[in-house]
Amino acid sequence: MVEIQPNVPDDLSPYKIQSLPPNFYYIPNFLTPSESEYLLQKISTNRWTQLSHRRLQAHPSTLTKTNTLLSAPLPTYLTTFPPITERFSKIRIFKDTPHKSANHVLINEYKPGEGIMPHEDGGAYAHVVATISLGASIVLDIYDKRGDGDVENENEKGVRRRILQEPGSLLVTTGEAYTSLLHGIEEIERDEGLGEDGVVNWKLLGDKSKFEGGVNERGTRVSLTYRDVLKVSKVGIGILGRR
Ligand SMILES: O=C(O)CCC(=O)C(=O)O
Ligand SMILES: [Fe+2]
Repeated sequence: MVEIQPNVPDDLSPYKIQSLPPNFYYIPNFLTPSESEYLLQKISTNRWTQLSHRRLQAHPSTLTKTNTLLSAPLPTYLTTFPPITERFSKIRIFKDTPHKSANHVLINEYKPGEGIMPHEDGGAYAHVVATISLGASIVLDIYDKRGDGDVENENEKGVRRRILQEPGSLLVTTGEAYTSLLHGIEEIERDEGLGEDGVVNWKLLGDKSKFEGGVNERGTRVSLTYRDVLKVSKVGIGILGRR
C-alpha cells in the first residue's frame, strides 16, 4: 500500500483563500489519516471541561485572569509526534510572533448540533491562529465586525462567509483576518448549500466528492487551535517544580 504523505507546502500563497479579503490560508491533508487517528486517540484520554454547547481542553493549562500563560511545555503529541511544530516552522506561520512558535493549544469538540457563538479571539494572543480539524468536516462562519460589535444581535453580524474545514486540514488565520472579523460555528446537524458559490475555500478542498448535493452531515469534529500567548510567566514552572 502506498503511504499517504502529508501536505506541507514550501509556499503558502497557493493556499490563500482568494475570495476573502484578509488573510486566511486553507491547507487540506496537513495531517495524514493515521496521524489524525493517533491524535484523536491521545486527546480522548484527557479530561474535558464541559461547556453548554461544546467541550474543551486547554494545553498546557488555562490562561490566568490576566491572560498570562504559566510556562510549561505542550504535550509531545501536540508538537513532535506527529511533527506539527516542525511543519509549522516549514510553512513559517509563527515566524513573526513574540515566541516564534505556538505555546498554547485549545481543543474544542463539537457534536452534531453544537457550535460556538460568533466572537473574536482578542488581545491575549499574537495575531496568528493555526486550526487543525479532526474527525469530521464543519463550516466555520466568518462575519465582518460591525460598529458596536454587538454580536448577540443577528442583524449586527454583517456579511457571512463560509469556510469548510475537512478532517486533517489546517486553517491559518492571520493579521486583518484575526483583528477585523468574527468567527463562529452554527449549532446545526447538517451544513447545506455547499458549493463553489457558498464556500470560499471550495477550490482548495481535498475531496469535494464528500459533499454530494452540497450537504455535510455533521459528525463529531475536534479542533486544535494553536496560538502564541503574549504574556508568559516563568513562575508557573517554579511553583509546580517545587511541589
Ligand atoms: O473550533 C474552531 O474551529 C473554532 C474555535 C474557536 O474559535 C476558539 O476556540 O476560539
Ligand atoms: Fe475563536
